[in-house]
Amino acid sequence: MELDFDNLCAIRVLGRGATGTVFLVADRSSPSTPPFALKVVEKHNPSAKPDTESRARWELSVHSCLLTDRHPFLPYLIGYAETPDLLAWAIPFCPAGDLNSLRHSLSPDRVFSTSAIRFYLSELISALSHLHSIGIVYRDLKPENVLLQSSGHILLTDFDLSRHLTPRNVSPIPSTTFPLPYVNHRRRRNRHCSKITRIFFSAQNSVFLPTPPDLKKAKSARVSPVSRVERSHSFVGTEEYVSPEVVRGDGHEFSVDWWALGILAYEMAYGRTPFRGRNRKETFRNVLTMKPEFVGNYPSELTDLIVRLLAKEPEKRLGYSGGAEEVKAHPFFTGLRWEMLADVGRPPFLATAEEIEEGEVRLPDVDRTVGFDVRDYFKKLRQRHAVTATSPASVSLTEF
Ligand SMILES: Nc1ncnc2c1ncn2[C@@H]1O[C@H](COP(=O)(O)OP(=O)(O)OP(=O)(O)O)[C@@H](O)[C@H]1O
Repeated sequence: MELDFDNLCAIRVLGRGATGTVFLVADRSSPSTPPFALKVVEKHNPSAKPDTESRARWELSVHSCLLTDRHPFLPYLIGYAETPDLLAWAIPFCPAGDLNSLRHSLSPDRVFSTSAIRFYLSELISALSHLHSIGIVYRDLKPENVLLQSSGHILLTDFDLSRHLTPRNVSPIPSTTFPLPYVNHRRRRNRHCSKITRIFFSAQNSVFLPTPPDLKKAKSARVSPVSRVERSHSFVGTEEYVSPEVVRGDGHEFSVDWWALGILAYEMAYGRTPFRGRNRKETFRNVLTMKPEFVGNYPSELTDLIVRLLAKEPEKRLGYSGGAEEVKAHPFFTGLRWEMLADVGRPPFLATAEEIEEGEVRLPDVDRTVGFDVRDYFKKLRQRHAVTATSPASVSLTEF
């Protein structure tokens, strides 16, 4: 649906990234519609990278692609708008922040419980599986890009670094994929199931079931990786999350997302990423050579999952040959009913009442308070640039 800037009333800036500025916006032409997040990219911004507009158009095209086959943990495109200077598109507002801010709010050590890690990883695997199945490698997985809906479920956003690759058929998963030599499977699984039961079972919907032996066998996978001849060679991603093949400048494919998932799992469990050095060079050396260090409950199904996702050679990495189905079949997820993830009524963390209220604010409440025109925002920003010749960061947002 095409949006008309004349009808759009911005409530506040939600965030700024390398590509664009995201606003919380209400549509005057549709007063009953809750406010949404509008990502706006300046097409001719001299201080932005030259490929900003093409990256923005790519991101918009990914959103359009996701419209045909909606996924609960990926954004759906509410609408878009374009002027000679701006390109903008709207996706649902996520009022509860992102996984990074959530982790920082956890005390005392900023780490998630195993059950919460399982919950977020499973939703991410489901989202990545969908992207891979339509030939999109995400390439920018990090907690900041995992937003939280008011329901407590995730929404994976920010596709400007993603890329299209041709999906290929993947190998069936052998039943012996996951020997866990040091773990007492039976005892651990029982404990894990009872923990999960407390967190995720609700009267109407259960995502985890005690697993009958015949269901434990992994199903063969029909989604994911790409032929090795068609790989991306560009260097993308966030330093601490980039995979060894990206650091080496080798081509990369869907398995970079499984590497990043391993980093994210580690960060959620230990409160830091595994390979961070004092500077970029050291971080990259660690990415190439260092083994992840584990403390506390080790080895466990979670540490085994992390080790397998962080295999330095992509060909040996979990998910490389069997795609998302191979990752889903890891014992850390035993008993999880993937098809019911979106039905979980009580995710580990829910939005606060204030956050939910903001997501439900309606016009004319907005007009009476601080609504502003997005086009004016950028016009003022440009005028300020012309006068001060300083960076956008020096312009006070409180003026809008
Ligand atoms: N749907 C949303 N709901 C709430 N906040 C959002 C939403 N989408 C984006 N944001 C906020 O806006 C910020 C910038 O958005 P986004 O990451 O899409 O921009 P970007 O320019 O692509 O950033 P990057 O530099 O990571 O590429 C996010 O960090 C987040 O805080």
